[in-house]
Amino acid sequence: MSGTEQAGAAAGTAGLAGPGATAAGAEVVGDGAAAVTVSVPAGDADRAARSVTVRVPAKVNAQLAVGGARADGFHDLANVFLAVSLYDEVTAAPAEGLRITCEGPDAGKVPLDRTNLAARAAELLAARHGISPDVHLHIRKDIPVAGGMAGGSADGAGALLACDALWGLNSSRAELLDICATLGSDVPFSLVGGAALGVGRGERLTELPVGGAFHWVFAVADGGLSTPAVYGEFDRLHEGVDVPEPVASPALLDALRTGDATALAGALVNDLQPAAVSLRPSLAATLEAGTAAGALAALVSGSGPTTAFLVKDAESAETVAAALTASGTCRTARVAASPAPGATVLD
Ligand SMILES: C[C@](O)(CO)[C@H](O)COP(=O)(O)OP(=O)(O)OC[C@H]1O[C@@H](n2ccc(N)nc2=O)[C@H](O)[C@@H]1O
Ligand SMILES: Nc1ncnc2c1ncn2[C@@H]1O[C@H](COP(=O)(O)OP(=O)(O)OP(=O)(O)O)[C@@H](O)[C@H]1O
Repeated sequence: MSGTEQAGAAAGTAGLAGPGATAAGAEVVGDGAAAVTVSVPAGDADRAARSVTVRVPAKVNAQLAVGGARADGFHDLANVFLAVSLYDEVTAAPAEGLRITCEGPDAGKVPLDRTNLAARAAELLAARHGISPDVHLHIRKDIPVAGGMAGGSADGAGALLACDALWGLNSSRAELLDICATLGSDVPFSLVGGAALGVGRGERLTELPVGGAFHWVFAVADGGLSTPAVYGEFDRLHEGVDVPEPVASPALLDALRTGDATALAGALVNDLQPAAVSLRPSLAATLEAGTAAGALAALVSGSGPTTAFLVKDAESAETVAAALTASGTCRTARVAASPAPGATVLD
């Protein structure tokens, strides 16, 4: 992680610039569960010295079954999430007003105003409790931005958990999950981690058993893809088609439960893949390069443009990652394993 450090909002000031977004419409409160750690320097219990750091994983969608467009613009899903071992860290520290900073290779692509999901999380939580969102949120970003790996969602869940601990709110897990769902469809899973089936727009989760570790390579593309644009392209490609109701694949759930990578490879499916490839045709070459290098399966990660390759073990992951990097069909390749824990407070 490099050290591109950006000051939030107006340079040198504490407040956030950006549109509206007081948490007036916030609905819930929540409790932590996952993991938070409050560090108090020795001999100094002063509030200004405390901070809380939360680590949050990226995700890959082992199955993304997409139904037709709903009246509210969303799509019903059968979304089998797997958390993978690429992480952002969000540190919450006392401040006057709300301030966001970010470091990491992709920091320049992260908005530092109220549209940042971490800022929105702090505002929603504070509004719920009738307090001011006074906090400095610092994001150490390692999850590719706009890559279909839920990096912004991870920061939203991480900020929520960190602020809850920093402000001593002790929200229930159900309350936190409710705020997560308000923030975005992927955010509840960022809090929970592991493996889960998401239905509705993906926010209603049932945790899933996983019988072993799965190894992945992620090929990170140049530039991002807009999630609404990919869903819009899905709609365009299905114009006049009666899209079936999305259902979770029993074969895929079985493969997860038994930890069988070969069976999982045969069951991976992403209904958004044709839309992502339609918007970014160069992804076809990346998928081919990973398959040629020995991956068990290749698919677009969520809305893309990151592509995901399931491999048989950690050694194979290194081989496939090197081949993908050498192929010139991606910006970089990252190795990771699943399942990974959800949002966790660090000591
Ligand atoms: C592609 C996935 O990452 C797969 O997990 C998610 O479905 C996207 O989840 P997300 O980024 O949290 O998306 P949200 O912030 O809730 O919604 C952004 C936009 O994506 C589209 N969207 C999202 C989720 C969903 N079930 N149907 C949709 O059509 C809508 O246009 C929505 O306005
Ligand atoms: N904390 C954040 N980190 C990254 N992007 C953020 C953040 N908050 C808001 N955004 C905005 O969200 C957009 C999508 O970023 P993100 O990295 O979450 O995409 P994604 O991984 O494709 O999401 P998903 O997989 O949930 O669809 C960015 O282009 C950026 O404008």
